[in-house]
Amino acid sequence: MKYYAIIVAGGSGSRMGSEIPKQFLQVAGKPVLMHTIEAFYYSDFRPGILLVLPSGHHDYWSRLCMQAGFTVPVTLVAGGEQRFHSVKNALETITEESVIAIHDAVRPVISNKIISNTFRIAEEGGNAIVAIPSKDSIRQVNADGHSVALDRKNIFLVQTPQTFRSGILKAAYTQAFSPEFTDDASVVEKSGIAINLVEGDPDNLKITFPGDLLIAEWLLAKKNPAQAPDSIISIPG
Ligand SMILES: Nc1ccn([C@@H]2O[C@H](COP(=O)(O)OP(=O)(O)OP(=O)(O)O)[C@@H](O)[C@H]2O)c(=O)n1
Ligand SMILES: C[C@](O)(CO)[C@H](O)COP(=O)(O)O
Repeated sequence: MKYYAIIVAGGSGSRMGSEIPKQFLQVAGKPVLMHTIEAFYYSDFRPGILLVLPSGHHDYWSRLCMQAGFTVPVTLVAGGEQRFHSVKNALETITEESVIAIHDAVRPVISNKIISNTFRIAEEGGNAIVAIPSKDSIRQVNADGHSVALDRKNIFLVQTPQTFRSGILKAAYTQAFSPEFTDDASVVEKSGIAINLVEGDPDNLKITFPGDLLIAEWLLAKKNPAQAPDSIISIPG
C-alpha cells in the first residue's frame, strides 16, 4: 500500500496577528513547518509528502527541502481559498489507491506513534481521526441565550492527522464547499461515512494565538533537546 501525508500550510494565520504566516515563524531553532515536515518524513510509514503552500512560497521551500537533504521528494501544491480547497488541490495530484493522512502544518508536535496509529487504523477501517477528551467542563448556548451543561465524557476535541483510505476521501471532496467543513472528518461524514476516533495527545497543539508559540517552543525543545536553542536551559520531564 502507498501512504501519503498532505501537510496543509496554505493559511494566512490571521488570529496570530503576525506579518509572516504562523507556519513560517521560527520555533525551537527552525520554522514551524519544517518541524512538521520532518515528523512525517522520518515517521515509520515513510509517506510521500504533499506540501500545500501559498504559491509565492514555493521556490523558497523547495530550496529549503533540498538543503534539508530529503531523499524522497516533497511535492509542492498551491494553497486554496479555504483549508477545504487546499486539501482538494493536493488530492487532485494523488491518482493511485493509497492511505492519506491530512495534517495541519501548525501542529508541529506530532509523534511517530500517532502518525503510525492513524495510518494502520485507517488502512483497516477506512478512516482514523485523532482526538482528545475535553479537560474543561462544556456548556452549549441555546437560541434563548441560556446555556446548558453537556456531559464531557461524550465530548472530544478533534486534532490532526485525519487519515483516510483514498477512495473515501477523494469521493467526499467532490462535494461543494460548505462553511460547516472545518476539518476533513466533517467532509467525509457528510458523504455518509461513520468517523472513527483514535487517541490523540494534548501536546499535539494547533498553533493559533501568540501564546501557543511559547508552548510549542517548550514542547519541541523537550522532544528534541539537542536542537533546542541556547535560551532553553533546563526542561523538566
Ligand atoms: N486556505 C487555507 C487555510 C488554512 N490552511 C491550513 O490549515 C491549517 C489549520 O488552519 P488554521 O489554524 O485556521 O490556519 P489559518 O487559516 O492560517 O489561521 P487563521 O484562521 O487564524 O487565519 C493551517 O496549517 C493552515 O495553514 C490551508 O492550508 N489553506
Ligand atoms: C482541522 C482542525 O485543526 C481540527 O481541529 C481544525 O478544525 C482547524 O480549524 P481552523 O478553524 O482552521 O483553526
